[in-house]
Amino acid sequence: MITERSSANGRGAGTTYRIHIGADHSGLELSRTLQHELAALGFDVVDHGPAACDAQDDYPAFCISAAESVARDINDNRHSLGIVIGGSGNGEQIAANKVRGIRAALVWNESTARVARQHNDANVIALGAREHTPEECLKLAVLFLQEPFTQDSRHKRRIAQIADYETCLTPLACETSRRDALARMDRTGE
Ligand SMILES: O=C[C@H](O)[C@H](O)[C@H](O)COP(=O)(O)O
Repeated sequence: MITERSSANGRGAGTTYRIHIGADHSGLELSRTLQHELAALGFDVVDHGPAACDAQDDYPAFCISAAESVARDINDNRHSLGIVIGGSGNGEQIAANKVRGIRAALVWNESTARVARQHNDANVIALGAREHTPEECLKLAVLFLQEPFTQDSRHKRRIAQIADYETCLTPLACETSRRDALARMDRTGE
């Protein structure tokens, strides 16, 4: 079973990760494969659709549903991450990033899978089912899910600036936040 302890993410121990997965028609087969494999690895997998393949379906609702559930879980202090899947992963990432509190990263190789957690503390990844084999995608997903955030202050500072902008929606607020963060670091030596 993959737990917080075994995933070594430093945010506690003994809690099974919940993984919310959403896709569209082009990602559905991969979504089903990942759901099966990740459940076998011990993750608590929640499917956000689609339920069946419809070549005319649209990715936003499925991806936003998955991302909203990740955000809700995180607000409830539940350990939760998300995977959104489409042909390229691009639109899916864009849709997920519209949800407040979500940091969705497009993952396309092993390095971007790891760094999405290390530097960005990403809570959702987007995968392009038309860009990789299912085996590659499983590897990328597991790398992401098991990688810890470094907790480095420079990364926390940048993530906080994004969160501030998300809350205030003004570049000025973002700049103010940056200055405040730098001043705070000067004071505390962080
Ligand atoms: O960014 C969007 C995704 O890659 C979609 O999965 C893709 O656009 C779907 O393409 P189509 O409707 O041609 O199957």
